[in-house]
Amino acid sequence: MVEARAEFGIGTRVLSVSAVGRLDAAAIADGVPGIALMEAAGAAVAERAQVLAQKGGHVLVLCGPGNNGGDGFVAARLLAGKDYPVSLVLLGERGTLKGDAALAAAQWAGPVLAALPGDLDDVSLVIDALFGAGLSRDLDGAALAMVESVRSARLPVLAVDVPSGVDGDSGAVRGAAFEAVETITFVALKPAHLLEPGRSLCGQVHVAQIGAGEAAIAAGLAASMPPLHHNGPDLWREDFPRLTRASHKYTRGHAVIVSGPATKTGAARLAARAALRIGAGLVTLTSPAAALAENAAHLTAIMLRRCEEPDDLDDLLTDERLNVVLLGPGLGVGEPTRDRVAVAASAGRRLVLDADALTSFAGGARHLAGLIAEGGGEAVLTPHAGEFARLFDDTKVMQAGSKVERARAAAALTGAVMVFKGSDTVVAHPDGRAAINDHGTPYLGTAGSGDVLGGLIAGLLAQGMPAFEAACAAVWLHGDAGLRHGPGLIAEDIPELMPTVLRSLT
Ligand SMILES: NC(=O)C1=CN([C@@H]2O[C@H](COP(=O)(O)OP(=O)(O)OC[C@H]3O[C@@H](n4cnc5c(N)ncnc54)[C@H](O)[C@@H]3O)[C@@H](O)[C@H]2O)[C@@H](O)CC1
Ligand SMILES: Nc1ncnc2c1ncn2[C@@H]1O[C@H](COP(=O)(O)OP(=O)(O)O)[C@@H](O)[C@H]1O
Ligand SMILES: [K+]
Repeated sequence: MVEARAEFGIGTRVLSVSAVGRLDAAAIADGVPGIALMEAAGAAVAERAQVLAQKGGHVLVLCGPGNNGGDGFVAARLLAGKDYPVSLVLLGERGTLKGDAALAAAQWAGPVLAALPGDLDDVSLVIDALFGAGLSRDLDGAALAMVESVRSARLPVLAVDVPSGVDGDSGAVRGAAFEAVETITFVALKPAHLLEPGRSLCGQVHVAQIGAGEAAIAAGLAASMPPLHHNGPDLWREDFPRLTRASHKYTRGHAVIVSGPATKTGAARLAARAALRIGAGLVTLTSPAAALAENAAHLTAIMLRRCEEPDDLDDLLTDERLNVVLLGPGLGVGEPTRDRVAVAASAGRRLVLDADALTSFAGGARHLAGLIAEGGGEAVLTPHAGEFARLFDDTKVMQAGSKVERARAAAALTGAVMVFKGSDTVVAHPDGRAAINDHGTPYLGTAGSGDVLGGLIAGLLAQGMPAFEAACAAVWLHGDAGLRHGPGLIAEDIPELMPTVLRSLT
C-alpha cells in the first residue's frame, strides 16, 4: 500500500517524471544546491536501509551513471558511517560521473567495484540506485545481469526513486526490473508507483521530502497538468453527499437500473442494491415481462417496473425525478441494448454504462460518443481491460501510452468519465483530470463485483455528486469494502459492507 501525504500542497497529486525534473531545477534556481537535495535523498534512503537491513548487516549499493547513482553514493557513505559493512558497485566509470553525482562520489572513501561480488550469500540488503527518472532505454548488458543476479539470489531490495527498469511515467518494465520490498521516492508519487506492473515491483512506497521548498513544489505541480491524483477521500470528500434535516428520499435521487432477461437478472439486482446502500433515495429496476417474477422474488425496498421495449423506458423517463440510468449488467449484447442506451441518453439522464452496454458498441466508440453528446447528460463508462479494448480497438486511444493516457484519450473521445478498471483502476475526465486507485484487493476480482461498482456510481450520481468525484469515490469505497472483508468475499457482500465503510468515512 502507498502512504498518504499532504505536505506542501501536494495533497493527492501524482507528478510526472518531467515535472519532478522541473521541480528539482526550480529548487536549484531558488538557491537550494542540487547536492543538498541529493544529500537529503541519500539520507532518507540510508534511514530506510537501517530499518530493512539486519543490524550491522552487509549492504550492497548498486550505483548507476546519473543522479540516481549519486543518491546511492550518499546512502553508502552514511551507512558506512553507522558501521554497516557496505559494498558499492558502479555501473560505468567513476571518471565519467558528472555534476552532483560526481560530488557525491567524491565523498565516498570506500572501494568502488566494477561488478557484483561473486558471493552474495552474506548480503542483507541491496540498494538499487542504478536508474530512476533518467531511464531512457531497455536494460541490457551489465545492468540487466545485475537485475538477474539479484533476483535469482532472492535478496531484499530497497529501490531509490523507482525500481531500476521501471518506467516512471507508465509503470512499464523496460527489459527487466528489480522487484523491491520497498521504494523510497522524493517529493511526490510518480505514476509508476501506482500503475501496474510498476506498483507491484515497488513494494511498500515511501515519499521523502528533500527540502525542495514550496515555490519549487508549486512549479512542479504546475508542470504536471492536467492533474493526476492518487485516489482517496481527500480528493472527493467535499463533494460527497451530505444529508440535512430537510433531506428526504426525493432529494436523494432516483436511480433506474435496467435488468436483463430471465436468468440474467442477478447483475442488475446487485447494482440496484449497491445504489440503494450508497444512499440513493429510490431505486427502480426495470425488467422485461418474462423476468418480472424472478426479479420480484428477490426485491423488497427496490421498486420494480415492467419495461419491455425501449419505448417503455422512454415513457418511464418522462418522470423527471428519475435522474440516473445504469445500463449494461446482464443486458445482452446487440441492437436492443444500443437502443436502450440511445433512449436514456436522449432523455438527458446521467448515465452509467457497464458490461454489455459497452460491448454493444464494440468498434463504435464514436457512435456512442454521439449519443452521449446529443443528450447532454453526463456519462460514466466502466470498462475492464477487455471491454476497453473492444470499445476502442479501432481508435487512436489504444496507442496513447500508459493506462492513464489511454483512459484520458478514451474520456476525451467519448465525452464521458472513464473508469478503466483493474487492480490499478484509472478514473479520467474528458478535460484530462485523472486519478489512480490502489485502494483495493484481488478479492474484488469476483463475479458481479463490477456490477456493484456500477451501482455505487449510479447511487452517488443520483445524489447529485459530480461525475468524476462520484466515480473516484465509488471506486475507493468499493475497494475499502473489499479490504475490510478479505477472503471469502462475494459480490453480495460489497453493498452490505457500505454502512460500515460509510460510517468510517471522516
Ligand atoms: N537534483 C536532482 O535532479 C535530484 C535527483 N535525484 C535523483 O536523480 C535521479 C534522476 O537522475 P538522472 O536524471 O541523472 O537520471 P538517472 O540517474 O535515473 O539515469 C540517467 C543515467 O542513466 C543512463 N541510462 C539511462 N537508461 C539506461 C539504461 N537502460 N542502460 C544504461 N544506462 C542508462 C543515462 O545515460 C544517464 O547517464 C532521480 O531518480 C533521483 O533518484 C535526487 O538526488 C534528488 C535531486
Ligand atoms: N486484483 C485486483 N485488485 C483490486 N481490484 C480488483 C482486482 N481484480 C478486480 N478488481 C476490481 O473488481 C471489479 C471487477 O469488475 P468486472 O471485471 O467488471 O467484474 P464483473 O463483470 O464480474 O462484475 C472492478 O472494480 C476491478 O477494479
Ligand atoms: K532505482
